[in-house]
Amino acid sequence: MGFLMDGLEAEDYDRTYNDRELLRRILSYFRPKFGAMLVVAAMIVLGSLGQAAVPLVVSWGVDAVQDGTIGDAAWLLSGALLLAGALGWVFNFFRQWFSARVTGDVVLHLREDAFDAVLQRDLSFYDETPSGRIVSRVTSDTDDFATVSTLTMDLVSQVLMVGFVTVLLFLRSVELALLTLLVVPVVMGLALLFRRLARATTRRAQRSLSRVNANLQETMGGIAVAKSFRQERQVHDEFLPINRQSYQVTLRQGFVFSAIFPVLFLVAGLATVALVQLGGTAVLDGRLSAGDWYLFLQGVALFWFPLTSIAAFWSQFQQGLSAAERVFALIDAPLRVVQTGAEPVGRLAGRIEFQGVTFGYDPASPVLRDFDLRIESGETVALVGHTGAGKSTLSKLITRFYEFQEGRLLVDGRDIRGLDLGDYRRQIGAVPQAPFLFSGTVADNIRYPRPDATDDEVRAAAEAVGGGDWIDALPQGLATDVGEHGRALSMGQRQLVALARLLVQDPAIVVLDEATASVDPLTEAQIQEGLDVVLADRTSIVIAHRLSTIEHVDRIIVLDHGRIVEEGDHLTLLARGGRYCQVYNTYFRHQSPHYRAGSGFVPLGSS
Ligand SMILES: Nc1ncnc2c1ncn2[C@@H]1O[C@H](COP(=O)(O)OP(=O)(O)OP(=O)(O)O)[C@@H](O)[C@H]1O
Repeated sequence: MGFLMDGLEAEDYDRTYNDRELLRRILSYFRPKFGAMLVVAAMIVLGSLGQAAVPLVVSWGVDAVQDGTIGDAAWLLSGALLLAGALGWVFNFFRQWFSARVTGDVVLHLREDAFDAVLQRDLSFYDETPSGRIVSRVTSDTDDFATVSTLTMDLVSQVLMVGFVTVLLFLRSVELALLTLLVVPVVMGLALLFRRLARATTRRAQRSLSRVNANLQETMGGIAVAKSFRQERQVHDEFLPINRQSYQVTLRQGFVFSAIFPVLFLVAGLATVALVQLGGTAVLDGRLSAGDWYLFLQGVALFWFPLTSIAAFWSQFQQGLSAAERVFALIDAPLRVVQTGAEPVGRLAGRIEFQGVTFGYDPASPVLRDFDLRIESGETVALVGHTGAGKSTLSKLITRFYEFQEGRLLVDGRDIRGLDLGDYRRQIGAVPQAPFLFSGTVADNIRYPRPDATDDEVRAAAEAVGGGDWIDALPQGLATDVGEHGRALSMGQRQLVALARLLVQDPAIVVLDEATASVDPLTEAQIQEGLDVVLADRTSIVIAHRLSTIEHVDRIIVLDHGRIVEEGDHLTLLARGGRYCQVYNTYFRHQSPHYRAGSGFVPLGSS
């Protein structure tokens, strides 16, 4: 059991809706389709009448044969049968057609809402939730929800049909009709019992599938790394238990679902036996006509099929409901980054102040405690420090990707929480270590922040970075296709595209995580020139990994365990021989053109 449940816990943002709330929510998606649903309802009523009419007409025929009055009526009855069957088919066709439209439209909107919700999430959400699980909610869960709507329409049609057949049976023999109905509570009781079980196993099956998706997604994302370290075996071994778990959970779900039908058919079979016995005796006694008896036996079949499928329907209905619940939980997941206002931002000067900021990814263990820092407008600041010191954390707070717990973060003297977030983010240019390029051409990617930028503006931005020589090295210049995630370009070229993209955006503040991957000296020089252009006249916070950067910035801030332990310019800090020197010796010294192994250590404690 332990293995079966591993990793199938709910996500943090999952919640349980009560049935009423869930229904209200689902109906809100169906309300705009009211007209089409009326057509479906009318078709359901007419179709069910048509279906119920067939055994009725046959029973008249049987009675007429028994009385010997069939004669010319045979043609009439055959015609009526044909008509009932044909009309039943036509009504059913329109019902299916319209209900497919309704379901399609509802799923379309639900999926759009889920996708919009995904786009709204804070970055913390993506850090915490494997992307495969999110994909699974937007795709397979919305599909499962679609089955609920199709099933609901089937259910309504079947309930109506049961209603018509019940009335018919009562009209023919109250005694036999009551006998038939006696079994209804037994079937319904079983169905309700089953409902609880089905919902739990279904939820587990959905979670296990999204676990498989998440694993696949991660494997695909990191396949190059896995291959280069020859870790295919390990990747395979990781996938096996997850896939097996999904198999086991689905098997268990299948077992639960398949258990219900034999039980229900057994109950139905017993009822039929009783009807054959009692009805047959009644016909022999002359209390019931042969036609009525036929109608009863047909009626039971017509009656039982919907009843058993209504019972089985609960399982799928539950599956759809828990899928809907999962999608709504995604849509309703509260944002962590919450603005207290939406003041228009305009062009920022770019002065940034952290005042007593406390922040922890887990609030119980803060990464920054009572943190103060002031960065002047137009200043270029390099953040350095050992891994885990808090450099990226600072940049995530400035970009407002994460919510801090205490203190204030001011931009141009204004509380960052009171600003219009969209406006603010337009003023921030964030460049990650490995710039992400979207499929399309180089020009498309440079134009990304401002789709209305003209070709000339795009070219000017590209040429401003590193003198533009890099464009000539691309096979089709700016029209070169970058491939998926920019794989057709070298790392250095991707960085140059990212810098040109930043120029098109023209932000007031740049937050740049320098690439650690080394590039050839020519590209390195082009990137350096590009940086000079891009960072000029903007406030820049650079998570520095290159010697040429730290040598030229206005101020270096040395971080350790979320605290500033030293600050100043490169030469002053080197001369001081303190914490900066440790960091320099570890990360930057070897980048010096004069570096030789074992040489060039800056002595510590010389101040
Ligand atoms: N998404 C996250 N969830 C939980 N903890 C995190 C998360 N990101 C970072 N941390 C933790 O916060 C601390 C600071 O991390 P941060 O990424 O800011 O360091 P850094 O100085 O940028 O390191 P590096 O140079 O390795 O990127 C570390 O202890 C890290 O483990």
